[in-house]
Amino acid sequence: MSPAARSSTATKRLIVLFGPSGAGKSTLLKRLFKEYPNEFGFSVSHTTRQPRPGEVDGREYNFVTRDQFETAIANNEFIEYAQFSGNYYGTSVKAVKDALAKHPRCILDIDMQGVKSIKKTDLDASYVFVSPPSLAVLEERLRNRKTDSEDSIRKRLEAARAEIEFGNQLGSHDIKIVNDNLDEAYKKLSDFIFSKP
Ligand SMILES: Nc1ncnc2c1ncn2[C@@H]1O[C@H](COP(=O)(O)OP(=O)(O)OP(=O)(O)O)[C@@H](O)[C@H]1O
Repeated sequence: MSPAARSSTATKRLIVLFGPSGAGKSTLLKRLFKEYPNEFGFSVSHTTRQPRPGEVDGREYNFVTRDQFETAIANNEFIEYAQFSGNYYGTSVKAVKDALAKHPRCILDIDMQGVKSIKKTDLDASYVFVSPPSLAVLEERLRNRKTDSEDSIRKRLEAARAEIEFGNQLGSHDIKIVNDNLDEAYKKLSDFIFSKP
């Protein structure tokens, strides 16, 4: 990308990281948030699960009823949503806008369906495709991570093909970062994010 194109996209404050499971998105973000603890806002997700002791509505989650959640789905208010253990969880467009209003920058870590739905909203974002060096390396990293069952790894690898194909399309991203060497990938990410004040 030319320096001019790079700086024009980097002025946008919403940064969207996507890429297959195991590409290294969480690893890169963890490092970024550690180095810049006050720079980034987080959108507060909606959930239908009950608050746990100490959780505050609007802080950990926006706690809503099933009816409220399903109405919001019908009104296209979510960038992405899913059900886990019988409860809905989702990221709303409004939650992202609220986070952006309070912080200089906001980062989302989502999948390609989420990317497609953000592109249909009026949110102005910079898209970062985090790619593994190869499918073989991705598989090795998922196995070494030791967080998933064999079945879950197989599903993640199946989904990875479509994520990678989507990410490699020119229009899908502003920058593609191949996460081979972690230090180099991290430098590319932080340079991209901070190339404009
Ligand atoms: N450059 C790298 N070199 C070697 N290992 C890496 C590199 N980047 C990440 N890893 C390791 O690969 C594994 C997958 O990384 P990570 O969990 O950050 O992926 P992810 O994209 O966030 O996945 P998910 O979408 O499932 O949350 C982790 O065990 C991490 O430590």
